[in-house]
Amino acid sequence: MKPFIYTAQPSRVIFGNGALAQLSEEINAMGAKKALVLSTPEQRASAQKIADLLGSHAVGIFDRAVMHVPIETAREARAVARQLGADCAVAIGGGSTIGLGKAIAMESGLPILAIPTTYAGSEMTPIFGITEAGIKKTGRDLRVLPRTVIYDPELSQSLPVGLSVTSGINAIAHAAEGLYAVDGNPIMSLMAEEGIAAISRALPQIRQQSDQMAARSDALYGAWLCGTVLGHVGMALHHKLCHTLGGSFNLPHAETHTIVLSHALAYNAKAAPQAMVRIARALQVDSAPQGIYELALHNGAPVALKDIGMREQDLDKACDIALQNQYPNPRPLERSALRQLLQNAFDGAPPQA
Ligand SMILES: NC(=O)c1ccc[n+]([C@@H]2O[C@H](COP(=O)([O-])OP(=O)(O)OC[C@H]3O[C@@H](n4cnc5c(N)ncnc54)[C@H](O)[C@@H]3O)[C@@H](O)[C@H]2O)c1
Ligand SMILES: O=C(O)CCC(=O)CC(=O)O
Repeated sequence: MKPFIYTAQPSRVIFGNGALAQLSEEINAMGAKKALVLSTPEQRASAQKIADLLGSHAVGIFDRAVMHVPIETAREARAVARQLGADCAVAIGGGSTIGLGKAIAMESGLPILAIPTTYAGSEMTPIFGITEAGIKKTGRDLRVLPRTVIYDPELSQSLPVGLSVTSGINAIAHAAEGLYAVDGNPIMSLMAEEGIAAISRALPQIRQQSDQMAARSDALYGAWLCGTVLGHVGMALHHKLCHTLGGSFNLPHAETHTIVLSHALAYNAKAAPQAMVRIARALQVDSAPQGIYELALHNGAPVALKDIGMREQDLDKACDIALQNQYPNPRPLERSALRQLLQNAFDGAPPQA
């Protein structure tokens, strides 16, 4: 076995159907008494439910979370937290809402209790992202790692099927890149393989019947594992491409991950053969890149960047940006191969090694 370093990150996870009932107990355990509840506008009703559960321990609701945490929204939410004297943030929703909680925590150190309702995985990471003047900056800071996470599969039943599939593949992407991470370790690899297996078996069942609790539970369990991998080890080419396409071309987050992943894996396949074996084993297929492509295709997810708002004339620029400030990657980045990768992803072609 190769030498490795593993640093565990402190977060408390409560998992199970009906786990939300433990919310007040968990807020008490954090020593908090004045929670600011965060959500997107679309999930205002869920935020209200959280505030009702907390009773006098909720001091307000901020329901303006949006994707990629614009600095203006972060400033507004920070000001509301200060004015209300909040001593913790409760974020109910996906990566956008949890990201807003992180923006508050970064400045104030307020602890976050996260209640994830998608599979994006932000709740398990010390990664923050803030967008200022059209540029998204990300970084790692343990102050933003949610102190407590309540995973209640019942809350993900309302996640539309399309977003469930793309969000699930977004989670798989964390695990897949974790398997060839430059700072990977055997514990994260175990979690990565188990996470990919749990999500890939859940997605077809969710597509068939979106409120199937066993599948929702499997998917959320997989999201926890994959998010943990994202939080502990560095990501590579796939995440760099998605950050480029999302940050500079405003493409939707989960869909972009879904389309790019098979191509990024094909690019890295020869340089990371052990990772490919483990991804394929988890997916129960022969080829990891093809298996991811088919997981998306057979579950109704988009497979072409041209179908989610990318313009063909921007592919050269995307390639240039992706070559700047490179993330460590098993295979060195070669411009012509990367440009071809982007073309294949744009066209929706099957992945090519
Ligand atoms: N920092 C990190 O570690 C990290 C990790 C992953 C993603 N992210 C960030 O998170 C954002 C994307 O997060 P996301 O993909 O979870 O999407 P999201 O949080 O933007 O949610 C997408 C939409 O789905 C709605 N929604 C969420 N859960 C729902 C449910 N159960 N039922 C009905 N509607 C629901 C939301 O209100 C929103 O309208 C991006 O900005 C991405 O960069 C950060
Ligand atoms: O955009 C961020 O906040 C970082 C997200 C990240 O690295 C995971 C992802 O792209 O899904």
